Amino acid sequence: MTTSAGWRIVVGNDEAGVEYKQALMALLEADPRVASVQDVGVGANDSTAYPHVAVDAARKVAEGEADRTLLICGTGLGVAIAANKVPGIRAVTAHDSYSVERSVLSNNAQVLTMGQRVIGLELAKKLVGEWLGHHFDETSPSAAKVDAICSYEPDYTKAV
Ligand SMILES: O=C(CO)[C@H](O)COP(=O)(O)O
Repeated sequence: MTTSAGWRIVVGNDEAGVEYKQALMALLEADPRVASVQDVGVGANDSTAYPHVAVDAARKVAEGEADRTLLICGTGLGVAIAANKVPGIRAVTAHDSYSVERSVLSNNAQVLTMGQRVIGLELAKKLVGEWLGHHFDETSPSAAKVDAICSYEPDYTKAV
């Protein structure tokens, strides 16, 4: 959940996502709805495998250091799979407006992933802008379903 100060966002990528991560990070840094942007890498010519970056970034959300994470790899798929290994994290790959919206409103996903080899940069920018405007409603009918997802976590305790 963002505070009035804005979203604290972590960005990360593998070598297939360097250009988009840089462009989207610049967009986030210029957005008044964003309080901070933390880059966990990787830079150009760094071949660190995507699971390490994705888990590193997702842990920052799970540990309360950030609100959301944006991850870029070739397809967006591997970073989502890896981020979902972090307890408490709901990571989705979304390349269209409706899925981005529902990833927040239905799934309360904290992690959005995209594929640099899949989506055009301008569309990715537009979707990231939309993503910042979506907030999960804890009183919505979707909340119980998200809680049902969480109930499969090993250390689950019901929130209310
Ligand atoms: O897209 C990726 C993982 O989903 C990654 O950027 C490339 O992975 P690879 O095809 O295994 O090299």
